[in-house]
Amino acid sequence: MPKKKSNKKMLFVINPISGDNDKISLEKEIKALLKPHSVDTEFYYTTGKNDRESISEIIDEINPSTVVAIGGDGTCNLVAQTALHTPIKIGIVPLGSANGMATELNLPTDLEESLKLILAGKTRSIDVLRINKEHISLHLSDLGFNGQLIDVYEKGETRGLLSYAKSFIDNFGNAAPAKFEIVCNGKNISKEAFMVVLANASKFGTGAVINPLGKPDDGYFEIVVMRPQNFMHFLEMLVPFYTSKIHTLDFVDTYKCQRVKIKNQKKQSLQIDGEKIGQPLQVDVEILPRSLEVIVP
Ligand SMILES: Nc1ncnc2c1ncn2[C@@H]1O[C@H](COP(=O)(O)OP(=O)(O)OP(=O)(O)O)[C@@H](O)[C@H]1O
Repeated sequence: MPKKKSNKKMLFVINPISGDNDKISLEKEIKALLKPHSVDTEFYYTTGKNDRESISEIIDEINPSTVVAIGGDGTCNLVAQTALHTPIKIGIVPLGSANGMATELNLPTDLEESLKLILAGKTRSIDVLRINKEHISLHLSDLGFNGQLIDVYEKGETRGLLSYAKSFIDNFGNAAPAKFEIVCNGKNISKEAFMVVLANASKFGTGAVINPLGKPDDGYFEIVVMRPQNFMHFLEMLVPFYTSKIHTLDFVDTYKCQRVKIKNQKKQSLQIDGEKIGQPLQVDVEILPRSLEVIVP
């Protein structure tokens, strides 16, 4: 029989390898900062294998009111899988490489500030994307060039934004557009594109706004079809990325949807919230409106 839920029982899920930062003393620091608040704490360190099952087992056993993801977007996604459609509050301490979801939600990066916010416990119910029935996406996922980059980045020996930027420069020359057949809101769209973004959110962790129309709690997501055709187009994107105008460019198409089917004629790399998934020939996406409670400022 599950134990009664306590308001102050928190499970901290720590990814020891995320970002480029040392987390050795983190557990001690968290315990010290939370001591005056009499919070019951439990810690789980991810291994990269069967973490979802292990976290779900701990949740069943201790019934926490809050589960805190300490890591990057992959760790947030992992924790979200265990709390979808439940009243469990998700806290985020952004200690990943890009921290896209934390940037989207304006979360602090400092541990003490993060814990203050988590103790305050104010939540926002956000939408989540269900992809091919087996994955979820909270932030930004895509098919095409970025997925290829993440492939290369994950095979590298270092993490962090600098390593990602290096993968971009090394692979940019090999980027080629592919044909995508998209069915969005019952409409058929056929495009040659460099990448197709499935966007629940608006911006990458770097602050570059890929989807100015995006709000993670509006009951919709956007498909952003990027069709730059030459090097000048890439240069033309730089300023609009940082002035929230990317959707106004002729070679960027944005569609607001609740359900989408994408078929690629050639295999394209799919990445979900920064994690490489594979090269599916078809991607089905649907929105799960307001299915996750995330702690926000
Ligand atoms: N102990 C571990 N050893 C190796 N890999 C791990 C371990 N724990 C988690 N992982 C892997 O870490 C990845 C998730 O990392 P996460 O996204 O949180 O950080 P990041 O990639 O540095 O940040 P961001 O996604 O914000 O760029 C997953 O692929 C997961 O399998």
